[in-house]
Amino acid sequence: MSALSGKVQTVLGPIEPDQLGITMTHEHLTMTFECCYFSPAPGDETVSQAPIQMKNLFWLKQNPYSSHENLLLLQETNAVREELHEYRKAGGGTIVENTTQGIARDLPCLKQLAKDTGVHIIGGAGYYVDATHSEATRKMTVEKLTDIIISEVLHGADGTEIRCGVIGEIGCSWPITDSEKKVLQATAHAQTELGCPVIIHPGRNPGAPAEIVRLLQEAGGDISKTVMSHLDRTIFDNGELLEFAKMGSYLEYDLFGTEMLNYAYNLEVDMPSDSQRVKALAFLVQEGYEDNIVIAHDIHTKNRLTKYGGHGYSHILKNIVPKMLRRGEKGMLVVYVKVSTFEIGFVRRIRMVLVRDRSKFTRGIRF
Ligand SMILES: CCC(=O)NCCS(=O)(=O)O
Repeated sequence: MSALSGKVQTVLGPIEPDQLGITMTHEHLTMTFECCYFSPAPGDETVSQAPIQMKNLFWLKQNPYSSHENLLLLQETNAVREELHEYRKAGGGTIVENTTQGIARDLPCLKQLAKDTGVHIIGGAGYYVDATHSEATRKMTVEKLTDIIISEVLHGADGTEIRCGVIGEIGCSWPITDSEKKVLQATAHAQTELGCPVIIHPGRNPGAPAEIVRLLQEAGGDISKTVMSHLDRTIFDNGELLEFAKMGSYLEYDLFGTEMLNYAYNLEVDMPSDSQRVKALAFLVQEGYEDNIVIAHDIHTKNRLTKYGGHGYSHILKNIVPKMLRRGEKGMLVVYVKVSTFEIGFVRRIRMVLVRDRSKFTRGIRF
């Protein structure tokens, strides 16, 4: 049995699961999203190139991917540090930092942030979407990719001794490319060896999550320890959602705080509001999937930081959970953010539990 079995591996070393506290399962603290720059609409070129300023904040909220400056979260470590202090004050304990190879993962920065703030930070192994794969990565065999992912968890990543505690976010486009398929196979093989969790970024098509789960299953992956991210912008039909939920992965609604009229990467998508996200979760709970739900903000651009008028890393704790609790008082649903059992480096059951029977839980949010 691995020495890590039953522990969670943070950037400062292994800890016991009961030390985690409230955990956001999908955030970024330092990264670049330049891979996904989206040209501005005609007429918006000037605002797109302007520095971030008050009068442009609404435009940025609607067009976050059309400003180069906005994509450079890695320039905001001081602001992120302040936010992590706030996150602790708001009751937060841990952040799973999903930045993988291709979007400027910076484990030394994560280690320093963990030391400075006391927030437990878990780093992510593996590769983001094909558009960020190097030629060398594209040429690698599945075996080589597997070895690299395993090494990032067991020995350290990016030339450091800082170890990742989860595999992901593993990036997939739609349709899934050949290079991404190899990375998915390697992910499943590494998971089999390590017993750790996997976090997936699916392409923007309702069929993408199920296709990815099938590929992972064929390669021997453990779907019960796999998180499917970004469901809030991917599956909209309740019937399709239930079909996917039956496959057994964690169901992640991780874009809390993101509200926009036109979602640049897929104009067919109506990005939900936070209220609609809460309703989607209530539906999943009603259908018996409360143990599979995980939530987060997936902050990956500057405009979502409080420094730029954004919601920050404490939005769920400060605004979303109280809303759910208020709805609970009206006889609807009560929400608890609850952390229970973990396995090596993973959050086997970091979960947000929505329960109907309020009498079972009298102290509000608790662990
Ligand atoms: C790196 C952060 C990330 O991939 N976030 C998801 C953005 S979106 O696909 O939901 O637009």
